[in-house]
Amino acid sequence: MYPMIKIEGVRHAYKTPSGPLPVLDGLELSLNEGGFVAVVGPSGCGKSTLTKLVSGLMKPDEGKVMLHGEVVTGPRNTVGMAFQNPVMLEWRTILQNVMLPLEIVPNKLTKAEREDRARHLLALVGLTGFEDKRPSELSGGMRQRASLCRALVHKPEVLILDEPFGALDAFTREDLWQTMHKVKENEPFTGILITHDLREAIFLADQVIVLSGRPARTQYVLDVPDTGPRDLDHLYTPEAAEMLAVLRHQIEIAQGRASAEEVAE
Ligand SMILES: Nc1ncnc2c1ncn2[C@@H]1O[C@H](COP(=O)(O)OP(=O)(O)OP(=O)(O)O)[C@@H](O)[C@H]1O
Repeated sequence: MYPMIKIEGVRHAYKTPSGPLPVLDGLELSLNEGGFVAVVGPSGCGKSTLTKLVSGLMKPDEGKVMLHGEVVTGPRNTVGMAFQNPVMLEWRTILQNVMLPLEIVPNKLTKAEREDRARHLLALVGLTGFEDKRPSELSGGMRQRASLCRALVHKPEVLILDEPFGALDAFTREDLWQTMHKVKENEPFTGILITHDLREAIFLADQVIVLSGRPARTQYVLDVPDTGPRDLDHLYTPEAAEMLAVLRHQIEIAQGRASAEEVAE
């Protein structure tokens, strides 16, 4: 069986007026269906570029990006995306914003079925009663919940989350982490999460990939043990502290502030 996402030997440089800017240099990733990987690394190392390659918005100079064994050659509507600043259409209600992908991606649902699906997702993230509000009437955390629903409404094969909780306060962020677990239980997806938050990475993902500094390669892979349902208290266990320490060291290496030998000591 093919992995859901497979990235092999990907190299990419942006063309800039001052010459090529190498961004990815030997990226490897393999993720089975239902897996959830978090990608961390120094600022500007190429994390968002990776998401553009997976969604087919860009093609790599070298190497392959495959979904279910099929090489990605162009934009895919089987990928759902949510970003740090969700762009919502102010002239549409929250329900209408969530239904938007179903108007774009071909599907056989009737209008009533589309609406049911959107309402079901909004209920799952705790937004029942806000369906008819406009985006500006919602808090940042609520907009992010709605954006998650919009990213999932067409049942994408892959969900890409590019720092979706980065702009939220700590309490709202932790609330949303718990919502994410609930969503994944009810609406299974294969996910890539880009984040700067190591606690978020180990709380949500089952694998954390550390990218090196630019041009990025896969520097380190941490498997987060499956210990059953996770709650926030998990983040304060000795096992979590150890994982966070390992990841912090790896980030320091990626930033050029520690050597691999120092870490091995
Ligand atoms: N279209 C583009 N043309 C030229 N350079 C680009 C382009 N897009 C991104 N870059 C540059 O490529 C590098 C990697 O960008 P990318 O957005 O993938 O990094 P990132 O790891 O997601 O960054 P951050 O952690 O700050 O969000 C950066 O130096 C960025 O300035």
